[in-house]
Amino acid sequence: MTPEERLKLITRNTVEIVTLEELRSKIEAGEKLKGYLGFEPSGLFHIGWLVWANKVKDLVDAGIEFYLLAATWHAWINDKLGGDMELIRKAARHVVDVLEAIGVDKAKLKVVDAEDLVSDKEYWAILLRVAKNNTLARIKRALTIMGRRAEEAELDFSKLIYPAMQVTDIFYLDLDIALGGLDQRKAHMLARDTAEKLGRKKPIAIHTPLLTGLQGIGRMNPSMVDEEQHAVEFKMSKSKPETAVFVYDSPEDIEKKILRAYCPAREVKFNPIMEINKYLLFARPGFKLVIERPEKYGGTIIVESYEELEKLYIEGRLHPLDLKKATAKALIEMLEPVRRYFEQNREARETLEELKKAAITR
Ligand SMILES: Nc1ncnc2c1ncn2[C@@H]1O[C@H](COP(=O)(O)OP(=O)(O)OP(=O)(O)O)[C@@H](O)[C@H]1O
Ligand SMILES: N[C@@H](Cc1ccc(O)cc1)C(=O)O
Repeated sequence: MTPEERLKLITRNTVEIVTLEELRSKIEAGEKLKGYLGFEPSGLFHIGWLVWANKVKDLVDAGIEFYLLAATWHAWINDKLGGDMELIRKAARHVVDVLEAIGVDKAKLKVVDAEDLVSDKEYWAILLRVAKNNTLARIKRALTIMGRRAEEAELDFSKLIYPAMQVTDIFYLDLDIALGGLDQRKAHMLARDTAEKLGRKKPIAIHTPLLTGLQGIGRMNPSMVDEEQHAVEFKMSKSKPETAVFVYDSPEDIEKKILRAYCPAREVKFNPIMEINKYLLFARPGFKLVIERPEKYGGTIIVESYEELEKLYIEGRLHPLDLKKATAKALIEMLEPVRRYFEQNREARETLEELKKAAITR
């Protein structure tokens, strides 16, 4: 791959790179780069997570040495899975299974557990230096990276340590690239600013878009919803299963969920069905959306690009129900390999069943 091709692969389907110039210069200089993504292993894998999972695949394919951090202690701080560490570890293994199911080369992923980091005393020395160089106000503002508002740390001091841990993870692993959804920006900016103060490597942040939950934004006016409110209240989230399509949902469930989803006519902003098309379906080169309609409603059409779909929808030339039916069909097809993977892998299936049970009983 030429440097230009690598850069194209790394940057496609992202919403923000901080900064592109830094990335370009490292790629052009042929530097060996280390990247990571951290996730809270806390349950089932929804299609919002596929947005970053596809990016992990791109980065691995572009030759980035890639770390996947199972943020087990972070999930524990964030009250996930009732604080049951055994289950949290299982949830971490499950994420690796899904990545394998979508075609990420497992041999090229370096999976690390937060446990491995915190058991080294050097980790805590870095954490104290991070804390020493930041104000309480800045740390509080960063709490949205764990899907919480600042007030939520009032009764639980460990929550205030979380943002400093996330920054410490980046320094401890000595990373060049930090990948995450857009809601992780505050952690990455904190890491970049703190890196300057501590004379450490300043990570390049790569952000992927956040998929809105199936419930949409209700009666809110889309232009009144800011990024932060979207990240905390409206994004698809495994803590709110009714907002999510899970990657191993049956075709019937996928169809039912999509048909029930929020999908206002002519509106594309925060419309989860349009976003599924933009961030997942059309994100794959060569994808075409086949919309089957009776002749009296305009007949079958084949949409070749997301831009074309958006134009049709905004102009009212595509009815939400037709869009939903076509999207459900395409999504069912896209997720077929994942369903097959779980059918064929007993161990992966058993872990999944256990997590499903835990999700229901908690
Ligand atoms: N709806 C979404 N669309 C795209 N990316 C997402 C979405 N939700 C979370 N992410 C990304 O997934 C990674 C892990 O996030 P996180 O563990 O907070 O997921 P979550 O589903 O919101 O979980 P929880 O419901 O437990 O808070 C982060 O990089 C985050 O930006
Ligand atoms: N804050 C991330 C999880 C995470 C934890 C630690 C990290 O180093 C990175 C990411 C989330 O909620 O999804």
